[in-house]
Amino acid sequence: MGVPVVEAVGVTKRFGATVALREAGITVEAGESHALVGRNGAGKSTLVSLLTGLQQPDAGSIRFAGEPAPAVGDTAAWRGKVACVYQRSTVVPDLTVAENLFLNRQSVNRQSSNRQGGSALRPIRWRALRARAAELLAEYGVDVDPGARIARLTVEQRQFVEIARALSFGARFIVLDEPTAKLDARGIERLFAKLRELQAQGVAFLFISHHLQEVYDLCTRVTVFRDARHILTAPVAELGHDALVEAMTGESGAPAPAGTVGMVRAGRSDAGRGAALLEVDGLTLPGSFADVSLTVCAGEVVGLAGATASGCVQLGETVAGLHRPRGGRIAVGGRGLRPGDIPAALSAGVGFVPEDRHLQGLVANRSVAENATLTVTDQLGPYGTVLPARTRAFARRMIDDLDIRTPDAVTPVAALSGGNQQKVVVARALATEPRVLVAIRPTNGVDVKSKEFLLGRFRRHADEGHAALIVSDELDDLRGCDRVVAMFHGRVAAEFPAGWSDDQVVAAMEGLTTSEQHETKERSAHGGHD
Ligand SMILES: Nc1ncnc2c1ncn2[C@@H]1O[C@H](COP(=O)(O)OP(=O)(O)OP(=O)(O)O)[C@@H](O)[C@H]1O
Repeated sequence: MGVPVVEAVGVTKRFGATVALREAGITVEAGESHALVGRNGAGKSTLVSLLTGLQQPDAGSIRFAGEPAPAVGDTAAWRGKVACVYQRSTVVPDLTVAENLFLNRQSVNRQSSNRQGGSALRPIRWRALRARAAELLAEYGVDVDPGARIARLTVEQRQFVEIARALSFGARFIVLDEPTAKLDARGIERLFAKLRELQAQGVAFLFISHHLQEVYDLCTRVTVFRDARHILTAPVAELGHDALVEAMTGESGAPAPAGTVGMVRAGRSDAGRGAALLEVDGLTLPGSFADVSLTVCAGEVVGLAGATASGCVQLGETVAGLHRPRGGRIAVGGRGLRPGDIPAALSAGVGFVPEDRHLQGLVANRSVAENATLTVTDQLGPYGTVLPARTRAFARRMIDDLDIRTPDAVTPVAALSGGNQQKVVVARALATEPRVLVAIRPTNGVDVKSKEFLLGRFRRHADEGHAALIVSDELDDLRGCDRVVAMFHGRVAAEFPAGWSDDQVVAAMEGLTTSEQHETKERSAHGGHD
């Protein structure tokens, strides 16, 4: 192998009393897709912040192609070495693709697009800018209109624009931090195809994901971090799933592999179901879904599956009062719910885990305790007061209950790792002991072990006599459900009792089957799964 594109050696990083990285390191070769995995809080994002020049290590060294890393703050120099595509956009949503591609490059007349420069006073020539953007996108095979506003692009298109932007600055090393979190199955396929193509051209990737199957599908080598330390680096082909999970957790006896085909749950029989706690009847939200009906009973965990355009996320949000439907009815515990009213949904007993914890979930500079108890302030003191001691005690119970890794209850949530922030959002939704929990992609960013834990927690919630609706396109989230309702293009496409196979649910999410077809299949394959 030649000189690595990036090499971090003996890197240590502390945040106050927390040691986020302890003499850790990684080496990525040209044209390699290198996975970085580890449990929530293992130090992955911290390494990324050091490799992208956002923060400086307390000790250790970072080199790019054998050269020492640029000084922290020399943005232009870092841009030529590395870029990171985050789950959240780093491009400006109100600007066009072309404007974003050339942001901070004042002139497009210059020969080299790799350097920032030119006179700041030189007027921007829009037509030239758009033409140059079209050229650049074509160079990297990105099929996006340069005149389109970023806000109108899909997550996938936005990521392609960010990758093209990074490459145009000369970077040949790109960090992808959970890039598939907001993509559906087809989006992931297209992203991986593009990454493989770029990899063949010598571009190297550091790929961070909690979906271990993706690591096997895309990457050549994998590095495992645990508790701030480097544990191992190995070719993925030489490390089986159990060994990988064992390295991540430090425990032998790994959980069942994610993506296990045919894994089934016994399922709750109709006879064992309690009263209907959530009833959705003929619900319509123009542009998202139409005439959707479904019921979730006490004691049940129901999965609502669908790809990005299926409307399933909007349906969950409508139940939680985020959208006002045009027609139909929602009832909780037999009582009609006032549409489009978040406080009304909350007081009727709907607990909600939103899709985006950053936008809808957390107050970043407030403590874990304050965030986790936002929904239950009425229980924290007399006459509308909030007693800090009671807040902390309540929060401590939730921290234990959901296994949230935090130094203490008063730590700001911004100081928690992404997966642990997600657990705070779930804790907050469960704090009210809601009759109906609506959770949208609730295991987003959560590590394999914690995923099992959260899903088990939802089951316990149902077992305590409540109902849960899990909105997700991830089969791992759906496997433990009593029933799965699949949506396609705004309508219910099929419903599956426990015992479904991955292929059936995936086909229904892709619009390849209808309920009738499914029932026919069920009849012909009667007894095949139970
Ligand atoms: N700005 C910060 N202030 C204080 N502590 C921090 C800060 N950033 C990270 N930490 C701590 O450093 C440790 C490592 O966090 P990091 O975000 O790197 O984990 P991670 O492996 O990326 O986790 P996840 O999979 O949940 O995203 C955690 O204990 C976290 O709480």
